[in-house]
Amino acid sequence: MVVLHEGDHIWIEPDKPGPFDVPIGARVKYSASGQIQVIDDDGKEFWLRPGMKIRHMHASVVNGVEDMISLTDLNEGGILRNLLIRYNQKLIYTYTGSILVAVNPYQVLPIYTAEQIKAYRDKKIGELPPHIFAIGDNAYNNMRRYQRDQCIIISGESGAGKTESTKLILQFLAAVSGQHSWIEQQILDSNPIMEAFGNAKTIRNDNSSRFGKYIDIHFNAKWCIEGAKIEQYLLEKSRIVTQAQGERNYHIFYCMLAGMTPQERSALELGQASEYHYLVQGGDVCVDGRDDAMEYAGIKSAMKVLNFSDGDSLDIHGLLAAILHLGNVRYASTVVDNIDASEVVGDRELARAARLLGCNPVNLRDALTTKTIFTRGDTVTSPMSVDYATDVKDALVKGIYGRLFVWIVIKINAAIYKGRSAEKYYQNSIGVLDIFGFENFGVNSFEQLCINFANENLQQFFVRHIFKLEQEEYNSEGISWKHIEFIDNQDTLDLIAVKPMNILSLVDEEAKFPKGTDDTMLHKLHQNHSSNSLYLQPRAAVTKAFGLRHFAGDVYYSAQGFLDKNRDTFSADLVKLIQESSNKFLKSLFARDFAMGVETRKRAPTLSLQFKKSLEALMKTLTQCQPFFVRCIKPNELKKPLTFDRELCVRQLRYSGMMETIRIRRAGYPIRHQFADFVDRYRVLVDGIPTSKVCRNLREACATICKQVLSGQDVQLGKTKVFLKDAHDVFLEQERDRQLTKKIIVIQKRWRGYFYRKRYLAMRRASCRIQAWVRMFLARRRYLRQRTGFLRMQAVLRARQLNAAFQRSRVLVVNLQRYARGYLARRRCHGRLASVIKLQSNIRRFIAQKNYANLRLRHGKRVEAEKLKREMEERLKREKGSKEAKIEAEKAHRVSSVLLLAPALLYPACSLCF
Ligand SMILES: Nc1ncnc2c1ncn2[C@@H]1O[C@H](COP(=O)(O)OP(=O)(O)OP(=O)(O)O)[C@@H](O)[C@H]1O
Repeated sequence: MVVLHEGDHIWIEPDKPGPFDVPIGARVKYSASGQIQVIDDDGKEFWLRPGMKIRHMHASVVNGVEDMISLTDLNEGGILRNLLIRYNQKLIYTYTGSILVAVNPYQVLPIYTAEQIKAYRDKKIGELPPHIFAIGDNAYNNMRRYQRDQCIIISGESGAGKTESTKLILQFLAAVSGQHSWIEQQILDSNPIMEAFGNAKTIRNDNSSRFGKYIDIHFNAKWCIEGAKIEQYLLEKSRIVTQAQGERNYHIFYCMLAGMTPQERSALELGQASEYHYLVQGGDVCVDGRDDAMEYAGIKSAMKVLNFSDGDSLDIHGLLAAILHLGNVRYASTVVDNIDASEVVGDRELARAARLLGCNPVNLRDALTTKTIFTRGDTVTSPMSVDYATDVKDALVKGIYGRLFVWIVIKINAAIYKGRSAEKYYQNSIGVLDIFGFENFGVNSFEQLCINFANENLQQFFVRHIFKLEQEEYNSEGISWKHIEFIDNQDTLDLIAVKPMNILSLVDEEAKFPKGTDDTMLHKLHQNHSSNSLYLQPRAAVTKAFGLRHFAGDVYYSAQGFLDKNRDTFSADLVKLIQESSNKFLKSLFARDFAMGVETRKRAPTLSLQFKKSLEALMKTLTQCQPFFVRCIKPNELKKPLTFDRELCVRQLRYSGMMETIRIRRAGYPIRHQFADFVDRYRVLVDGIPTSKVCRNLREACATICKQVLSGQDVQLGKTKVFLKDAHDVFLEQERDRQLTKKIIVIQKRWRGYFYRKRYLAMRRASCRIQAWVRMFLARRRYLRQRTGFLRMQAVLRARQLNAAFQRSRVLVVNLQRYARGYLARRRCHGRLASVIKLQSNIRRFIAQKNYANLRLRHGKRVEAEKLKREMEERLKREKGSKEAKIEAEKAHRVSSVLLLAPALLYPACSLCF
């Protein structure tokens, strides 16, 4: 009998255990006189009844643990309760070793801030509370540490939070890569575009990814993001033409109609979302809490960032509008030559679609209502029934949208993928896989088979990585080990795609067979696999379906439309129609189809084969990487916060193999190192251990390290490797960090001493040199000043000497001038005397001549003589007067000239003399 007190925690076993019922935790609220009232984890209060199976809960798990490996109550109930307790405290992340379990909170939590990103940088798993950023950081650091590609596999049901987790990891990697460059922006912006074209509202998730994606982020030698590549898998095309109640078509249609301007809408002749058959089949065209117009603005700006030109955008919108118009094209049934036929009702939609597709409306109508058959060289055109015509129209629409989606991914890759060819371009990569979760609907079809096949592959990868390889390695390394049973889904994979006559190959074979129908396919499947326990026949023989026992539950697939979906072919009439189109963009989407020709197209690989191949390639890539696992758990189907559906969660935990995972992680040694690597990495922790190249006995060196650092701990040495638990790795790494930090500090001290000494000496040398230069400069300046002073002094002295000499010379010159003037004056006087003498001689000659004339007169005519004498006398008088005046003037002029010139002549002469 268990003795209980108030406040005790207990486990209560379920009364009538169903397949997903597990013990529930409870707290004793009241205990007196044998009556015990408890309140269970769901908040229900009740009295314990006799016969109820209860047991004590271990104290260490009462408040939940961060790493479920440390759970003492290791059972499904314990795991579930741990998640529940934490979920109620808004702690949505929990570890299982290095595997992260994330429970969708369905509410925005303040745990994804820039500070959080910073906090989780360079932290070992377990150092901080569990977080998706810790997984991103460990992948990043492992990539750097081991120089190996990493991958993060995010799995879970639809709506469990895979896409959100992917975005958070990308956000973290973009932040830690630390470049804040354009490429990071482009990678983050690829999300809204891909979500717009590939996500839709489903009953289970308002933003469900209807395709799988693997984003490979490339890092360069400096560990910064250098580019990325996106791989897409199997877009759900049926959604474009039909949606279940409560679901929508792809977001882009609603966003486009809500966000376009009236002019843009009228250019494409578009109206409101509620007017289009392809958009209203699910009921409501709006999603609570989603603003399609705002999303559209985001999509447009993201397209700009990713180099979509205005022309590209117009082309895309044109095709989307054409799809909507085609959806509104209606048929009426008619009979032509006694054959069921169809005719288009109302030409308006057809004409609009034809205009946007660049085809002739008549050709479009013919392609949508008649089919051409080639028989023995003849071409026969026959009408199609309404159902057939509707299928053809839907095939056209699905063909266009499917190819458009692939084109968009190629376009995004063109912007973000730089190619691996250039060696220096990228060093290693981290891939993030966000692939559709396991699906089991009311009616499942070909798409669900492919999706569940992909999930089986991922489960097998997980099982291989966590269980198979691990246990194989323990055996080969001779590790003492208790084998753990686990559910291996390899048999299901064999049934679906590996063994001869597997389901996919039979579906393929029937799709290629000209007379193959869904019924013949089903018959063959039943025939070949009815004895297989994993293959399920329908309960009623008339039901055209087959079932498979998947790791996550039994799923029945309806055979209807299986072959057509698998063929994924496009009728020759439609190919011809597009080939004749004037819409270049549309034609470019179908370029591969044109190149194939009719016969090759028939033999083209089926959708299942293509999908199988791309999955194989993905698995190969994943196998070459070091994987991290994130298991997303959906807590309820209502998309509500703080609501925990125990049964739903148990189912997810069980199918994901969480229980076995915890057991193997607890019992096993998930971390292993080659002896040489271990010695090189951790020899720093123990003195005297040489490097692996020099070390003679590596095993012994490893044993010494383990003994000294992890003494008494559960560590094992195999034949070539050391086997450790997650916690040991964390401890060793922390110790190594501590030791390295210590040693680094010594190196830093030495280095700084050396560096600063060197810098001091250099500074001293430099300062001496500066001093010398300054001193030289000052001395020079003083000297130059002194020299200038002396020169000035000399100049003044010389000036004074010259001045004195000049004064003396001046006196001399003045005297000389005086003498010269005297001389000249005297010479002038002499000149005047000479002219007077000349005048006198002239006068005397005249007088003599007069006397001679007088004498002649005395001898001649006396009277005439006398007259002549008078005239002569008078003339003489006149002449005398004028000549005297002239001579006087000439003399005066000469004297003045001499007086003026004399100083000018004498001064230079005197200067020269002195
Ligand atoms: N960490 C989270 N914080 C807040 N809300 C979240 C978180 N994770 C998921 N959600 C909510 O859950 C919804 C569904 O998540 P998400 O789309 O990531 O699921 P999924 O697993 O990718 O589904 P599908 O397989 O259908 O694509 C999101 O739209 C968001 O509202």
